[in-house]
Amino acid sequence: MTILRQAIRQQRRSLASLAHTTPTPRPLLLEDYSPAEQAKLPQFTISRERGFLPRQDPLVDLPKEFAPLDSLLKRMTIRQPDGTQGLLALGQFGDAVNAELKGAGLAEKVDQVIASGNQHLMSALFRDFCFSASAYLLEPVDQHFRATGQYCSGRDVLPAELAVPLNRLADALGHFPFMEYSSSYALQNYQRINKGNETDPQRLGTGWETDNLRLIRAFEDADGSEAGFILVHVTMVAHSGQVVHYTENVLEAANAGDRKAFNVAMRGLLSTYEKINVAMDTMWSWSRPVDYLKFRSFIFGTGPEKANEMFPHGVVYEGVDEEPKTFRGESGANDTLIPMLDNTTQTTARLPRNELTATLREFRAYRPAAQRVYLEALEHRATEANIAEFSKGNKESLALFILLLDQNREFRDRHWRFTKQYILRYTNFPIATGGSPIVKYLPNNLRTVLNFLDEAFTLLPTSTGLPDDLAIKVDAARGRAETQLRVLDREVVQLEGELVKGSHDKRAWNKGMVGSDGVG
Ligand code: HEM
Repeated sequence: MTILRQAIRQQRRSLASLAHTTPTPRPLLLEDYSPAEQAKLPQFTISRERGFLPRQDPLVDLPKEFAPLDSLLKRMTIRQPDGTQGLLALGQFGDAVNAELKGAGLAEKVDQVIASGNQHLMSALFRDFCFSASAYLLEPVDQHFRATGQYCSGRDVLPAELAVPLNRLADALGHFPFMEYSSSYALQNYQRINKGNETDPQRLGTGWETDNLRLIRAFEDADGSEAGFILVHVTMVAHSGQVVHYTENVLEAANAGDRKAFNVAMRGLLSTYEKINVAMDTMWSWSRPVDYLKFRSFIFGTGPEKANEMFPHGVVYEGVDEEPKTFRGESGANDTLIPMLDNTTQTTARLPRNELTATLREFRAYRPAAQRVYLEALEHRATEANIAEFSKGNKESLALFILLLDQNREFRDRHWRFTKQYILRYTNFPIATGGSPIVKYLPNNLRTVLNFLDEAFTLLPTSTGLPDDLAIKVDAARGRAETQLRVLDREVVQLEGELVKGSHDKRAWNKGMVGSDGVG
């Protein structure tokens, strides 16, 4: 068992045993281990420096034993670097897997890597088997979508050449055996071109601008909108070390009743989320809305069970299990920046008790183990420290708390605009890649934040007495939540109506097709 797995088990046990006592312990971070131990830890071990990014930049080149896999992944992208069409464009990827991976002995080679404990390579292999599995299962869906503008069923058997090594790596790393946001599609899939001087502390943490990043694997085009879509996420998550750092300081200061330190930490957290939102806004230029559906087919999941008609009977992992498996697809919903903010500001506790919130909870399982444990502990720790109540004890603290809620609003509001412009404008397929009901899930959460913000503002009727910089921001944010709530409710009614109108597509789907308005 790896050191981190032991630590996670230990931490889970102590979280459970401390359910009725306080305080919940802080989960261990990378820096709590000695350098010798760190080398054996999973890539996704959280630190104050790199936050939720892997502790090393992902491995780009696989060793030559994995050349057959590497070759397939390089040849598969729809648009090849030389302008020709790749295997996925021609609908030849599935056949190529069956022809080229048989007898390549990849499962045995993967076993050797796992036995060596080389975390860097195991993580790269997991990414690459995930890409191959999704390409294999979803190739027919994408082919059909390109031809008709409608989705169809995917392949429901994953051949042993992919299923067995993928499953073994997933077990060794503590992931589901399916493409995930952190461990494969986004955070394990970038190269930093100029890393600066990594031994100079002043230069650590540089080089995360989107134009300094390149993609390692892609489905559609490693240089176009797919790259922009992924790399903007990476640029945003590059701020997560600061999120962890300031969140820890916020908790520590609240527990110690140290108002001055609390306000300093809350300011740090606020300015970090402001930077994250600024980076998010660059999505519009890095990834064109009109291109999104050209790669989206491949990031769908095989679940949720029964609700995802692309895989009505799940997928059998040949050589692993005869029982079909289902997994939610790749989604930013598995990113940890917003759940961190939800937990720190105790917004999670305000989500309504309904199926949509149950989905949000389920999403929290689809991330590396260290992030699962950290998020769960944070929810307890912020409640025990009662960050919301502590913030009410001082006008500046309250203003900072409100402005953090406003950053959450800004993120979710922009995100809702993304969803309308990149997805709903082009398709009425009712579930998102993560498997949530698309016009219900995101508004459920945005509405909760808007209501909380609206309510919090009643405690701060004027900005008088606040430092000027905070007063300006508070005044700008005041009233915005109420207006956005009205607009959101109107939009949701309209969009739900449009989905009902499009329900003839649902009948088509029963024959093997789903609705879309014809983008291909
Ligand atoms: C073109 C850009 C984007 C589109 C079209 C998009 C689409 C979506 C959709 C449809 C969902 C619903 C969940 C599901 O997949 O079932 C979702 C959830 C989510 N996405 Fe994105 N996303 C985009 C960019 C981003 C970025 C840049 C981030 C940054 C980390 C992000 C983070 C999230 C989060 C945190 C959720 C869960 C939201 C919540 O709990 O309220 N997304 N996304």
